[in-house]
Amino acid sequence: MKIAVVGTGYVGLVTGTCFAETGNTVSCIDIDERKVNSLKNGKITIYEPGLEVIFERNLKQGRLSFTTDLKEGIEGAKIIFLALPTPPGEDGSADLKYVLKVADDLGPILKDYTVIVDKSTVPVGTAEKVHNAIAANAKVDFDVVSNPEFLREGVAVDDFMKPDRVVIGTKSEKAKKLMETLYAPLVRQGNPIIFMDEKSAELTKYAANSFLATKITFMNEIANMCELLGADVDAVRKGVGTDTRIGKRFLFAGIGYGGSCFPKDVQALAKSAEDVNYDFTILKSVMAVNENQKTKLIPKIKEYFNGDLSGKTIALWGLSFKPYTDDIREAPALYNIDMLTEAGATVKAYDPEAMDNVKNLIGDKITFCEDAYSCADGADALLIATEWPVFRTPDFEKLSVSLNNKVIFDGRNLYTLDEMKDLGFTYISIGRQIING
Ligand SMILES: NC(=O)c1ccc[n+]([C@@H]2O[C@H](COP(=O)([O-])OP(=O)(O)OC[C@H]3O[C@@H](n4cnc5c(N)ncnc54)[C@H](O)[C@@H]3O)[C@@H](O)[C@H]2O)c1
Ligand SMILES: O=c1ccn([C@@H]2O[C@H](COP(=O)(O)OP(=O)(O)O[C@H]3O[C@H](CO)[C@@H](O)[C@H](O)[C@H]3O)[C@@H](O)[C@H]2O)c(=O)[nH]1
Repeated sequence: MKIAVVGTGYVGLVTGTCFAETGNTVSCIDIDERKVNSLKNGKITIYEPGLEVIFERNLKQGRLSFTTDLKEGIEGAKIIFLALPTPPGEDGSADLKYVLKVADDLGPILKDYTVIVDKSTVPVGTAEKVHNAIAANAKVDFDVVSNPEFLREGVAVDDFMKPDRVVIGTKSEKAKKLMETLYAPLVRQGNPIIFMDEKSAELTKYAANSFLATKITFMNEIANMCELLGADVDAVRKGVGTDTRIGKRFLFAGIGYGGSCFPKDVQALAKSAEDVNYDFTILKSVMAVNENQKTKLIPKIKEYFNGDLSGKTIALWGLSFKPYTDDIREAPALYNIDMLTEAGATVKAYDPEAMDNVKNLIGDKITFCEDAYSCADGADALLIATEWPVFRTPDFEKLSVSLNNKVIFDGRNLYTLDEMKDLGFTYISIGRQIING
């Protein structure tokens, strides 16, 4: 089947590449000429494990193509995916200008019956708005379907190719059949396609992200209680996570959730609630707790240095919002950089993938290092913001020699308290006892 994907950012590129891999002909359209040229020339524009190899294969075999021309791109496509940005507007609601602009543009150029799919995360009622925008100028029959995307960055290919479930919101039998055919290779292993109406599908996406953000935040609050009561959040996590009603995943306490989705989607759902005069109290707390959690270690760093960070150098391990991605959108590391530099500290940082993105954003506000040890070299303390595997089992002897003080502030609880005690480090982590070296 020929399909088109409008928007070749994170979701668009993964969607297009994976559907090409299952044998479809996929045309990807983006207004960013630089991105399109790079992709046309075989140079992938995001770092995502496992994506490059299938991108190259499908590009070479002619199943994947890129263009900036919407009309050319959608020619012959039976299904058109909209994988466009929905950033927060000034009031926190999802800004639909990108989605509705493309909907406006599509109306006059549709030639045959087409299914238009909202893959972007969009508020309840958007499918109807997209429908109306297209209908204003369309001369052919079409359906608008909501098909939210649940992929996680860093494991996006697996999440896409082996989805826990596919949610499809439509009341049209014709659209349902086409979507079923397209997704058949991905749901063969028994993971279901769940059909529902458009509004419920749109809300499912916000409910899933907000629930996960709440789950993490709840554990961050438990961690804060652990610190006050002398308990250990990792033990508590194991204790509660083994209850299958709760589950083991997304219970890791740390310096807050970040990324391009949780912060903006929780905010957008809270705004949707406000719009219908519903007081969604939990979400407001989740946002407030996460805001504090991101820089939770800063007062502790200040306290260690008797309240004065001027002239101090802090080594920062990890810049991306989570491991296996170069994405720095809403990364807790960035908030820590701001607070440390405002307090007069110098920051040296190392990240396996995200340094270029941070350099482009903040220039020479901090120093970028070649590796984890040169980053620690001559620093007065180490702060860990992202749990990249390379930080999990460092050479502690080397680290002791590199750092001016044997002190680690760990925002991701990478090390056991026993090993830190044995090694003689001062170790301050999240929701656990402080080890004084
Ligand atoms: N990133 C994720 O992990 C993820 C996962 C699930 C859902 N989502 C949702 O998917 C949507 C897209 O997210 P993303 O991270 O891929 O965004 P992105 O910003 O990485 O990519 C969006 C792309 O759309 C392009 N674009 C903008 N206007 C256009 C137009 N008129 N025509 C063609 N292209 C246009 C931009 O140039 C950009 O390349 C958002 O709603 C997001 O919430 C994201
Ligand atoms: O136990 C945990 C799990 C995650 N996080 C943090 O939560 C954030 C988000 O992590 P994750 O969900 O793995 O990354 P995303 O790629 O942002 O994926 C989320 O957002 C996507 C965009 O909507 C959805 O498609 C995915 O299903 C949803 O998991 C990151 O900052 C993590 O560090 C924790 O602090 N503790």
